[in-house]
Amino acid sequence: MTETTAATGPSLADLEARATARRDRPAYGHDALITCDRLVRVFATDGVEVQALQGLDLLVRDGELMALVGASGSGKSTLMNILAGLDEPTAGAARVAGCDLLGMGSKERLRYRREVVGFVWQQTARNLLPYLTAAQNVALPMQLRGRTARSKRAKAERADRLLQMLEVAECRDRRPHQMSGGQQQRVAIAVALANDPAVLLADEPTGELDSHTAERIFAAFRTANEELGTTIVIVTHDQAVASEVRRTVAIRDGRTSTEVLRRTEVDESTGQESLISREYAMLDRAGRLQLPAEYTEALDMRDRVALELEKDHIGVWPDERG
Ligand SMILES: Nc1ncnc2c1ncn2[C@@H]1O[C@H](COP(=O)(O)OP(=O)(O)OP(=O)(O)O)[C@@H](O)[C@H]1O
Repeated sequence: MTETTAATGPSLADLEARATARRDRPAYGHDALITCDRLVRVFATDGVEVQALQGLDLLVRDGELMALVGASGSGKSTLMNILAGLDEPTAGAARVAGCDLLGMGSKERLRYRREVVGFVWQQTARNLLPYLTAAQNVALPMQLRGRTARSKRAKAERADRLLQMLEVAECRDRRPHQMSGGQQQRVAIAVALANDPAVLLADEPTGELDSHTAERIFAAFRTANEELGTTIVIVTHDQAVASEVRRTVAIRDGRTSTEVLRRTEVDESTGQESLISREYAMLDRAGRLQLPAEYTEALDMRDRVALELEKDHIGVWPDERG
């Protein structure tokens, strides 16, 4: 790295200009639908503290369909429970569709859960009421919402349309025990979409299903995303599901660590489509970057590295003095 010495400090005018630029800079995540800003969640049980989230940053744009992956205990469910409005972070900020998840009162929280987010859980039984038919299960959130102009008939029609869109129209008058696990999950997606939420959250929605059924559930999420424009975040262990989406974010030790983006490229000469996927490391706002362990271990990098700024990249070198 080049060594520099500061001969003269910045002038007062420079400092003022810098302060103005900082003040006028848009806030972190100002144009995102979901913003998690240094989220921390600490659980304390029997005097032992567990830091489930350790300053997690995540931005999700309107209309995205993305997957969250990570080892068991990395903090995925903790994050989903916060985004679902079921739990509160210990510190940090979380906003979804303009709602501040930290400052909500109980009434606001209830409205948030009914109107702004929809969720689908892994356990099929948790998603549906056993004594209601599929159509009644889908109509229920609309009835609970109350104060809308939708008539009873309009609600029933919307329920039918959603069941049709998710290819479970034949289950309309069946109760959950008369449906397969896959059908139950597709009805659950219809229930979650009933009030046209801005965001649909799904925690391991295919966890209890075989791979063929899981594929169909995933197709149902894609339909919801494409036809209704709903932003969807799916937590999954299923590599097949994770590789179907354009963006997969990995969580490690309560923080977002890497991200894989996929795009389709068309070869101009042959017209053949190919899927290009690339893995990125997260760079936080303080400029911190986590290098993959396999990279640092391969070059025996520890404690300290040397950096070099090049025209189009930054070089990272082992500390030769070390
Ligand atoms: N209510 C709780 N009380 C105490 N500790 C908790 C609680 N909920 C989660 N934890 C702990 O927080 C950490 C993160 O848990 P979390 O359930 O978010 O992980 P996960 O990534 O969803 O795991 P899995 O894939 O196994 O569901 C774990 O160490 C877990 O034991």
